[in-house]
Amino acid sequence: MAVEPLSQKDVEERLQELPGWSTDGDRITRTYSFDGHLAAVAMVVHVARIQEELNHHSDLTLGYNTVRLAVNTHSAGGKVTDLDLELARRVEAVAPAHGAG
Ligand SMILES: C[C@H](O)[C@H](O)[C@H]1CNC2=NC(N)=NC(=O)C2=N1
Repeated sequence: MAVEPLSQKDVEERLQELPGWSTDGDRITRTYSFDGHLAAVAMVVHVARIQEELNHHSDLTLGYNTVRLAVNTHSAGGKVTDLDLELARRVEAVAPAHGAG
């Protein structure tokens, strides 16, 4: 998979297929909400596993009942690449099973 930085236009096009995700400077980000704290913690653990599998890691922020991911690709100068979009897709795929909203 390419690790070249994507243009802003390319990022926006790819985000069309990832509702809830948006750009925040040179990162893509989404905040998920949960019924309670333990559900949010379980999501963090699941995301951490995915990140280890992909060897690609977001800034992952746990709140009382929220989990926020913000990610870019350090090795591409801190820009958004397809690796970031792949992480977002993988996280989206498991979010419903955690009751994420
Ligand atoms: C050595 C290791 O492969 C690198 O540091 C990986 C780990 N996780 C990473 N995560 C992110 N977001 N960007 C990277 O460039 C990156 N590189």
